[in-house]
Amino acid sequence: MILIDAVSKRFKAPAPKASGLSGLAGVSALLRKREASWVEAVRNVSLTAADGRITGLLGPNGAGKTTTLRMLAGLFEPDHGRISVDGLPVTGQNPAALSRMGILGDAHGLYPRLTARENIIYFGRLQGMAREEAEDRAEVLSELLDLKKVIDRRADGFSQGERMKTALARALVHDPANIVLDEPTNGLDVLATRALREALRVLAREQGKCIVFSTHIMQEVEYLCDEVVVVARGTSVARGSVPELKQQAGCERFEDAFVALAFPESTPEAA
Ligand SMILES: Nc1ncnc2c1ncn2[C@@H]1O[C@H](COP(=O)(O)OP(=O)(O)OP(=O)(O)O)[C@@H](O)[C@H]1O
Repeated sequence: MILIDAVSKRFKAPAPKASGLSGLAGVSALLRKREASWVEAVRNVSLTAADGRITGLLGPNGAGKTTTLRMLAGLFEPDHGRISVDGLPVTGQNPAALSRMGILGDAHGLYPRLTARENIIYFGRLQGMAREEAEDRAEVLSELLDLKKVIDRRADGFSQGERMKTALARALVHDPANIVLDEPTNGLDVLATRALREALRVLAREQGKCIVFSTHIMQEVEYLCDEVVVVARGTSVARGSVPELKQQAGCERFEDAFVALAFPESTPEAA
């Protein structure tokens, strides 16, 4: 189970260049730039993801999804708020919490000279698994993720779909109870997308995994998610199942519901 409670994160933007203005105009230009030198990537995001369920973090570009998932992955600390995995705080890169997650980030970063199998086993060894145990898992995952054709090929030259599946197998090698994926279908064709969806369904429904993934694709959420958290401008603005969100927004189509919830200012009533 994953709990993200009211997290926020801001980043320092690159330092402004000298404006060339002098006197009062220069000072006020500098002050304006100073004010603008922080980016509020995440202002207030909360999410509860239960075991055996697929929870989607749905938001437009720049909404704060990746930043939220990076904090969940322990890559950096939130400025405010708490994150825990199976009751264990992620703060301070707590290894007990981090080892309970399999994380597929936006960069898949495989070792190109290793085969898919070697990539998976190597990661298993890094997770403290015995060689034989990691080898067995590589076999199970190549079946689940339909990797058999490429499992003994070097990752160099893999297609986008093959890279993604290998990276996912690597993230799952230690059989984590919680699975976190950042825009997992990015760049995948329709068949690869369907295969991934099917694998995620098996992992949640049959193996009881807690799955959290981010996306900006409505269809993905409609097909897969038991629970959706809508994020806009760094804030979680609505949560519920797809039918619940449609009801909340008073819309029949999910896309309309999403727009109404994420961009209330753009709805006709707001005009
Ligand atoms: N390290 C950083 N330094 C400065 N600004 C950042 C940094 N990381 C993210 N941001 C900013 O924070 C905001 C949220 O970014 P984030 O990548 O979390 O959004 P996202 O919802 O994942 O977007 P997308 O769907 O486009 O990937 C953006 O405005 C982004 O430019």
